[in-house]
Amino acid sequence: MNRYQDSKQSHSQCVVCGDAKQNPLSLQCKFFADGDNQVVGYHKVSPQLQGYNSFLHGGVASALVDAAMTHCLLMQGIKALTAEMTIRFVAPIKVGDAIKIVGRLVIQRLGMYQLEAALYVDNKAFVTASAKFIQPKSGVIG
Ligand SMILES: CCCCCCCC(=O)SCCNC(=O)CCNC(=O)[C@H](O)C(C)(C)COP(=O)(O)OP(=O)(O)OC[C@H]1O[C@@H](n2cnc3c(N)ncnc32)[C@H](O)[C@@H]1OP(=O)(O)O
Repeated sequence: MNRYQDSKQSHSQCVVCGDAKQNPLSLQCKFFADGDNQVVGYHKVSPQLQGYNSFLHGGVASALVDAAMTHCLLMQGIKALTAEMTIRFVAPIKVGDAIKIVGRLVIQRLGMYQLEAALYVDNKAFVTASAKFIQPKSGVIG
């Protein structure tokens, strides 16, 4: 078992990427390594994820980019918490859109990590985000 698979226990009931058996409400997103410092995932927007009629809820979009950045760290064996996130909603994502989710590690220094992520529809960035992750001092993450 590699360190990424090993980390799965820490978020087995995750609302974004958890197993359906462990969390029936999970979006069941899967993320894959794309080079050393990047992950990609895919998700088709279902009507259950609406905010305004026919648009993806911004909070769900935020959860998707947050999860991509978290997986980017988990792939490197790093368990850290989102400390700060800035998000830009460039254009509305619609129900039925197929989203490509990309997360990328930009800088790491002394237990602090700067990451970026984006949601793409038809190769255009509809949501972009940057975030700071921090490894907690104590082992709060299971
Ligand atoms: C994929 C499956 C899982 C998906 C999960 C997705 C990720 C998540 O949702 S995580 C959940 C949401 N995030 C949280 O709950 C985090 C809550 N916050 C915390 O636990 C803490 O504030 C934590 C761990 C971020 C920092 O606490 P702690 O380690 O005690 O750090 P602290 O001593 O306060 O500060 C350390 C340094 O970080 C800096 N720092 C602390 N918080 C922040 C912040 N929010 N922004 C910027 N810098 C910060 C401090 O200024 C300090 O810097 P310096 O060393 O230069 O003085």
